[in-house]
Amino acid sequence: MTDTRTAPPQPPCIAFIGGGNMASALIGGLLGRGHPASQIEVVEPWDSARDALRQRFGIDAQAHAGAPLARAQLVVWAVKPQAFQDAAQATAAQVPQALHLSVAAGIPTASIARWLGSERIVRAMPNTPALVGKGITGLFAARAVDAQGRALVERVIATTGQLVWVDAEEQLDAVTALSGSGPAYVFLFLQAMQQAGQDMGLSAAQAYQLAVATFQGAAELAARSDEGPEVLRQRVTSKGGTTHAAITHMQQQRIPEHFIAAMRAAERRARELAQEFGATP
Ligand SMILES: NC(=O)c1ccc[n+]([C@@H]2O[C@H](COP(=O)([O-])OP(=O)(O)OC[C@H]3O[C@@H](n4cnc5c(N)ncnc54)[C@H](O)[C@@H]3O)[C@@H](O)[C@H]2O)c1
Ligand code: PRO
Repeated sequence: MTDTRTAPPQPPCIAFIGGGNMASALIGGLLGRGHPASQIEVVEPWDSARDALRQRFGIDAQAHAGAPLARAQLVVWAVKPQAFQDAAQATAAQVPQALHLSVAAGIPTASIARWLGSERIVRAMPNTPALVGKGITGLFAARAVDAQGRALVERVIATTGQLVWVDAEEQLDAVTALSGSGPAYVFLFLQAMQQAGQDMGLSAAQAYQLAVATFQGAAELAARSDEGPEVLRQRVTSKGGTTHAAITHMQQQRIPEHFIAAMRAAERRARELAQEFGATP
């Protein structure tokens, strides 16, 4: 009797160029969803970072781009913007057929296409809550990327949380300023709330627990509510009460306006990164 069973299709091989924070978040997400470690390649020049990948994920990263990359269907560029061009030039010849996914802030698809000699590029702007599966990523696909390519990228990114496609590449600078850098704004607020709590007589641990749970709870309430933040805020704000005192002070100090200006500075910096590290031939 002949065996008519066929082996299930092998998941695609995904190569990571750079094995730091963002690569680790994605690799952790992929492995957690059952993607086999044998279908992941990593290029990471630092010994200590390679050791960390081996210990954490059982993955043997390569120090240099080499022949094993040829089997990659997707190459994830997870290097700092300033390292991208050199990394691309060292790697391009090994991955002529692959789809490319860049998480580097600011570097435009036009520069990446020039460095790699391929137009099949998706840019992503993730954020660090990806490390705990609670990230959100903005995505932009160049015209040469087909539906199958988008679906592959979605499968990878969805392991780290939510995703949002944008239609215009410039919108990724706004995503960077909002959700890419956003966790840092939240951590700054957490520090300030913890400090205020301590100043008012709580222990550091108590104040931090109260602050973190308040962010978690308020964010969850906003996510589940049909009402917008203005209404949710009013519900907390009794007439003549404590919240009113705090919000009035913040408005008098023009904190919302300053906050918006700070985010515009992040957006400007994303554009500058494109000039500084993406403009070279
Ligand atoms: N950390 C964030 O919050 C965040 C959010 C969104 C996007 N990003 C983007 O993700 C990218 C990576 O950031 P990260 O926080 O993971 O940085 P990271 O420093 O943790 O990781 C980058 C890794 O790239 C390696 N590397 C350097 N040169 C290389 C080369 N030529 N070839 C291969 N690997 C090389 C480094 O050794 C390092 O381990 C950046 O471009 C950043 O803009 C970061
Ligand atoms: N971290 C990167 C930066 O600060 C990009 C968004 C978050 O440039």
